[in-house]
Amino acid sequence: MDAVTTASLDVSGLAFAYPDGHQALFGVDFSVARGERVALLGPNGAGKTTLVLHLNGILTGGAGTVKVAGMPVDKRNMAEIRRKVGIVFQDPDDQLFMPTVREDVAFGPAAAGMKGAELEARVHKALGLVGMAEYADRPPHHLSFGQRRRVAVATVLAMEPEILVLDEPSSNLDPASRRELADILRSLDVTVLMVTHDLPYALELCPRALILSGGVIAADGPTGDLLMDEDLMRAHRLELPFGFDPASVAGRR
Ligand SMILES: Nc1ncnc2c1ncn2[C@@H]1O[C@H](COP(=O)(O)OP(=O)(O)OP(=O)(O)O)[C@@H](O)[C@H]1O
Repeated sequence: MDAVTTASLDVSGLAFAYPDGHQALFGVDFSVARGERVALLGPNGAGKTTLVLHLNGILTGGAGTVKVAGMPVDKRNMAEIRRKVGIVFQDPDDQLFMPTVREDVAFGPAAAGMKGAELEARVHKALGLVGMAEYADRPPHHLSFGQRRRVAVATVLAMEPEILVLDEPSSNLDPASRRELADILRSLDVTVLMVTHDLPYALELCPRALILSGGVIAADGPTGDLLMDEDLMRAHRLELPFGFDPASVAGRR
């Protein structure tokens, strides 16, 4: 297959039931082109986390396929898949556990065998991308929540992933930190899939959105069009913040 036309992410017929029998995904199909930024929207319990956990093989065993840069997510190539799919979890403290920021960002590449000047350059680059280079020697627990989230993004970027998956990246950020993170995400040359309940943030950052509802993709299209479709929004329990007009943002991204 031509590497230029290979999708970053291709999900086909993905269905999954938890061991207790609860069926969370009922046949999910979508694909994300290299360099796209896509929001994954949907009400509580829609299956968003279940879907994300399939992207790097934390959950497996259901029906259908997930391919990352053309490579199927399965047990044989899990190490490579985990390198290609960088997931930034909602709580940065789930991702930061070393004595210093530098060691946290170095952890993944070092585990993959990188060392010396190459490792140092990789860490410096990742921290630079999120504007945290000067914090390299600080203990993560001395940083603010917003700074820790940026470092968590850097730990993932240090692996130079094919696709960056973010779970609620704007949660608990003050307005300035929220905007700064948006600027960082917009500046990255990477495919982004962003799970969020923050619909203005989705609109600001992602030209395209998917609505996952009841374990199926209920809509896939330009984020502004989806957010302006009142019937669609109501049907999937999605609500815009009071006074927010998506028409005022769509088209001026
Ligand atoms: N470990 C589990 N065992 C059984 N059912 C589960 C498990 N984890 C999630 N579920 C169920 O699967 C469905 C999808 O859950 P999931 O967490 O994927 O939804 P979500 O869209 O991420 O929701 P939220 O927006 O609330 O985070 C829900 O009905 C949930 O109760």
